Formats: sequence, structure tokens, C-alpha cells
Amino acid sequence: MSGVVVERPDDYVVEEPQKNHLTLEPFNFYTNQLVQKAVLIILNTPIEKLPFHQLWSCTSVRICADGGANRLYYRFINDQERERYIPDFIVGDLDSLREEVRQYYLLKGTVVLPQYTQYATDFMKAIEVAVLMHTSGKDDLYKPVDDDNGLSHLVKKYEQSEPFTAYVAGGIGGRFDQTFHSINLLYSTKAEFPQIRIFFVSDTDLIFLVPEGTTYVKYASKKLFNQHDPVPKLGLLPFGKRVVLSTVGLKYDVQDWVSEVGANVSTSNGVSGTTGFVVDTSDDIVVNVEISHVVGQV
Ligand SMILES: Nc1ncnc2c1ncn2[C@@H]1O[C@H](COP(=O)(O)OP(=O)(O)OP(=O)(O)O)[C@@H](O)[C@H]1O
Ligand SMILES: Cc1ncc(C[n+]2csc(CCO)c2C)c(N)n1
Repeated sequence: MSGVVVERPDDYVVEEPQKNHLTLEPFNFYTNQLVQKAVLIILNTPIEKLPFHQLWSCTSVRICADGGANRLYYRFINDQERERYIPDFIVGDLDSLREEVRQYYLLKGTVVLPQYTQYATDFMKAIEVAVLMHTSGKDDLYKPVDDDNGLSHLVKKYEQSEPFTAYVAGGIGGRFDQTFHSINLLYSTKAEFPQIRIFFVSDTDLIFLVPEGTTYVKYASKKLFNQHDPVPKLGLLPFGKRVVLSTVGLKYDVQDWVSEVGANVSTSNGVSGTTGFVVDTSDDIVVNVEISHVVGQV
């Protein structure tokens, strides 16, 4: 079998790579500082166990995909709390949006954008809003938009979009086709909107695409995203093509290791790197890192 696996100590100091690389800082939202150009997309899955306040305060545009607005609304027990968290947009076919929720956010100034097409998911529609907000066409979102598929046309009209980060609350771990759709969007948005960097935040994991090439995943400390496990669990998941992987800073570092669905896949690996780890991959893969935060901490 090709490739080598090397077991590392629980804490392993990793230097930033010398060669040309991409740096990702997926855990920055925990620092409560605004991540430049970040948006929050709230999907229709439970949000109670997410680090919600950090996600909210690190983003400047907040978009609910249809029933995601219900999740936001019912997260709060009274209007005094609720009115501090007003989304900018609610978008989708609106078959899940509760009437009292729609009324409330409309009164508070949220733009409600019906998009009735049944050839795109509400999540995809939310991504289109996020993209448009980073183009010169953002003002069009505040004018009437064709309510079937108008967003897709607008997105095509304004091609250039500035790079930005999208944190996605939920979308993983619920219905299996929806979960797979979320994973698929990591690949399809890279092709269609390469300027977006998507990070899914689930109850248990941070999930993101690591593109072909060398990526340095950087953080101040493992404690920032996981206070329970000194070696947070991690998976290197080749949902796309067969890949050849080399890593530095994982509990089970691999070198020239061939990985594909149906053969070897590195699951139940762990993060050893004290302030970062490096993944070198011949094609795009998905990485999940186990997160945990102290219960009760905002
Ligand atoms: N059970 C689930 N598991 C994972 N993600 C979900 C689940 N339900 C909804 N989502 C995500 O939340 C988004 C909004 O969902 P909502 O239930 O409001 O609309 P829907 O009409 O059921 O979904 P869609 O029309 O997008 O298929 C979906 O597009 C999807 O990304
Ligand atoms: C080949 C194909 N498969 C499934 C759907 C159904 N679908 C996909 S997204 C969506 C919107 C849900 O709000 C619906 C119903 C389709 N149109 N085409």
C-alpha cells in the first residue's frame, strides 16, 4: 500500500509552510471580532446548541433561508431579546416560514424575498443573496425581484463579487439528503462562486472545503474551538475525486496517502498542531473538525 502514517504527540508544534499556500482561519468567529466581509446564513435546523452569539456578532449580513427565520425567532423567549437579532433577509419558497414570524421581521425591516422556483433549494437562494450583497448590484435586493427565479438572473447580471466568508448555521446532521446537499454545495459553490469561503457550523463540527494544493489551517489555540478534547477529532473526507494526501499536525499524519470513497478514508483522526495544521491534497476534500464549547457560554 502506498503512503505512510506517522503518529504524533497530542501537542505538536507546526510551522507555517514555506511554499505557496492558502491560509484558512475557520475558528476566527470565536474571537468575537468582526471577520471582514462575513455573512451568516441560518438554515432550518436547530440552532440552540450552536455558538450563536459569536456567529452573529462576527458577521455583518444575516440571511435566513426560509424556515431558518422560525429557528431564529423561536430561539428567544421575549421580544426584548428577539429585537436585538433582526436578519437582513429571509429568502426561499416560504413554505416553512410561519406567518407570525414573517409579520414580525417585516415590521422590523427585514427584506422578505420570495423565490418560488422548485429547481433550487432555499439554501442556494440564500447563497445568491449573499453573493449579490458583495456586488455593485446589492441595491437591486431592496427593489422588487421576480419572485420565481429572479435572484439567479440578478447574480448573472453582476458577475464580479468581492471575496467573502459565509458561516452557515446548521444544514448538517439532519435529513440525510439535505446534509448531502450541504456537502455538495461546498463543491458546487467553489465552481460557481469561487469568491465565497463557506464554513458550516453544526452542533459538533466545523466543516469546510480544503482545496487542491497546500492549506495551512491556523488558530490561536485548540482551546479556542474545543475545550473538551486535547486532540479534537478530525476527518479528511474525499467526497469528490480520489486524492493523494500529506498532512502535518494531525494525530495520524499521512504522507503521500491515497484516499477515496470506497477505499482508505482518514476518519477519527485528530488535531495535534498547537496553533495550526497543514493539509496538502491533490484535489478538493472536505474537512471536519470537532468543536465544543462550554455549555452556557455565549
Ligand atoms: N432536516 C434538514 N437537515 C439539514 N438541512 C436542512 C434540513 N431542513 C432544512 N435544511 C436546510 O435549511 C434550508 C431551508 O429549509 P426549509 O425547511 O425552510 O425549506 P424546505 O422547503 O424544506 O427546503 P428546500 O426547499 O430548500 O429543500 C434548506 O434549503 C436546507 O439547506
Ligand atoms: C432533478 C430534480 N430533483 C429534485 C427536484 C426537487 N427540488 C429540488 S430543489 C427544490 C426546492 C425545494 O424547496 C425541489 C422541490 C428537482 N426540481 N429536480
